[in-house]
Amino acid sequence: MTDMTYARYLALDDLLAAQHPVSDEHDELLFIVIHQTKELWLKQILSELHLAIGLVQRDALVEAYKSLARVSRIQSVMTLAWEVLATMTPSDYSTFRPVLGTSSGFQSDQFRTMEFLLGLKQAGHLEFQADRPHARAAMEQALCQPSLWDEANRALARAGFALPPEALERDFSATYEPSPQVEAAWLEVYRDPHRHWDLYQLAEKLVDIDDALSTWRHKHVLTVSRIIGGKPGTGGTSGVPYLASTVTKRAFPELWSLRTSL
Ligand code: HEM
Ligand SMILES: N[C@@H](CC(=O)c1ccccc1NC=O)C(=O)O
Repeated sequence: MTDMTYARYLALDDLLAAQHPVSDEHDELLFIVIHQTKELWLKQILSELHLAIGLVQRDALVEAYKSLARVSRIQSVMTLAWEVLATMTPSDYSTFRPVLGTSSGFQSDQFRTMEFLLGLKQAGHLEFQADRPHARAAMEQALCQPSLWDEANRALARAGFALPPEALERDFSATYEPSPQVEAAWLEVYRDPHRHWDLYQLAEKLVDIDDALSTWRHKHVLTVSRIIGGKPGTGGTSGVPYLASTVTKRAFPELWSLRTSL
């Protein structure tokens, strides 16, 4: 048996051989490293979300907190990464932007899978994975299974709260529609946290994740505006106006709307 070494354990030769700038521009390496790092963090986030969904399903809420707290901390690190990218000026970026063609973060299957697992379902995003069957299969699985929000609502129902049947059994691949009854049930939890402490803590962990995702989206649009101004995106959207429209998306909408009534 060969002795384990640092480089073998971390598969460093594979990892460090996977950066292939297409241009000779100095900043292209940074662009690749930032995106690869983000995909690694997304891989970890997906692993935590799968674990947390299973735990919530089994009413092991306290055990789920650890994974959920880890997700929001990883999101904070991803948000901080914008600081590094913002050192790239518009002229630096425009030297190699043409090599990107029509590729875009819009096509990130792990980002969409994260959205799906949280509860932001949009089947249309599967189409970008036509050439990657394994990625498409994982996305499709996440699209069709109950999301973290679906499972949180089911746990709430098992704890005795009255939830409409359509909030518990639905076509999980369809876009989630916020429900006044779901909001009313979580409002009860928030009005008397000490009686429903575990559900209350779960809800606040979910708000942390929604908050961090929106903060990440905000820094994305700000950085994009700083780097490409009003140019359209390589992925075919309007660019900044499109990204700005995503900042108000919420995976757990009722946890935000109920706050008006507290
Ligand atoms: C120079 C840097 C960047 C620019 C100019 C930029 C620009 C854009 C634009 C314009 C879009 C909209 C889709 C399109 O038309 O292309 C987009 C989407 C996206 N980008 Fe970036 N981006 C940059 C860096 C990043 C980085 C570093 C990440 C991840 C860490 C990222 C992740 C994403 C994701 C996940 C989407 C899809 C967002 C959604 O639809 O909600 N981007 N980007
Ligand atoms: N959408 C970006 C291009 C871009 O950012 C990108 C291209 C390839 C791989 C990752 C990317 N990052 C996020 O959108 C642009 O319009 O310049």
